[in-house]
Amino acid sequence: MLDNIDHIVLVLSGKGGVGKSSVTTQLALTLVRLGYKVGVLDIDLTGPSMPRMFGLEHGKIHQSSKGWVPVYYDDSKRLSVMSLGFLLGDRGNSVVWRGPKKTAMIRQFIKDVEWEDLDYLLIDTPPGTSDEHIAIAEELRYCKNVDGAVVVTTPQLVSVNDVKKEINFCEKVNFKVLGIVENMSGFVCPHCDECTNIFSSGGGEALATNLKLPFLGSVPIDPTFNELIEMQLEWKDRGSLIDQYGKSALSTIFAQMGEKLGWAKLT
Ligand SMILES: Nc1ncnc2c1ncn2[C@@H]1O[C@H](COP(=O)(O)OP(=O)(O)OP(=O)(O)O)[C@@H](O)[C@H]1O
Ligand code: SF4
Repeated sequence: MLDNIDHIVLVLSGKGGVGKSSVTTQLALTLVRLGYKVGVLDIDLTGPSMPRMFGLEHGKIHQSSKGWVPVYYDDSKRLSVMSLGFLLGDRGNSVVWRGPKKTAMIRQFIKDVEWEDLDYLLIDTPPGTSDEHIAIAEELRYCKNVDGAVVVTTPQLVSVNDVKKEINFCEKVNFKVLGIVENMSGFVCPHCDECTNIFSSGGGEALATNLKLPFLGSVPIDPTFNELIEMQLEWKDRGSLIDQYGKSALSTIFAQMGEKLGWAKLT
């Protein structure tokens, strides 16, 4: 099922709540804005957030003769999403599964989702290195189209240290680390544009330099992102999330990240 995908990119973080799903969402929006056809696979089984991120909470997975059909963002089919969240229904539901059941679900996600021809598939993973990570690494072991992993951290030392473990994991399972993103790097005042480093900043960049890995960029805490996500359905008459995101300062930061990842605008 993954043969008709040109590039597979995983998004990892050593710790929960550092903004991995927000980064995955913005990387997907950036790729779509560049003209690519993108799929997002959410394998964060205990906290699937992709349906909410794309305003697709009422999306339904359909069965075809070949497998599960992902939920399309709109009729253009340039963005498709697969998440356990669609199968759970109610936003408040979460699953408490043991390892083998999680592993089986991930195998099904890899083998049974009928993606259309995609330029990129982004995989949003749970935090840390869990059963889900081991399962996905096994499933992707022989896939030639895996570019590697983007690792997300926040500037705090504890988060940066967790990233080191994540990078060790990537080395063990042969995922190339495409780069490190430092999220929540300072707060930009919406009134005066002054950037205040609430936490110490620069940890992600220092770690990247230290480990000789590419540093993809710093993303400030920006309430605009949450507003866009929360209000996207109400604001649909002003344009899609893709268009609205394109007007935000965050989109410029992620466009630069895309350049560092070698993503060029399609003509
Ligand atoms: N740069 C940012 N500016 C403002 N809010 C942000 C930023 N990054 C993340 N957030 C917010 O922080 C919260 C946690 O982010 P997110 O869900 O992306 O983290 P995560 O690492 O995927 O979490 P989990 O461990 O649950 O998978 C969300 O409400 C998100 O909107
Ligand atoms: S100048 Fe300082 S206090 Fe005033 S709005 Fe900006 S960050 Fe807040």
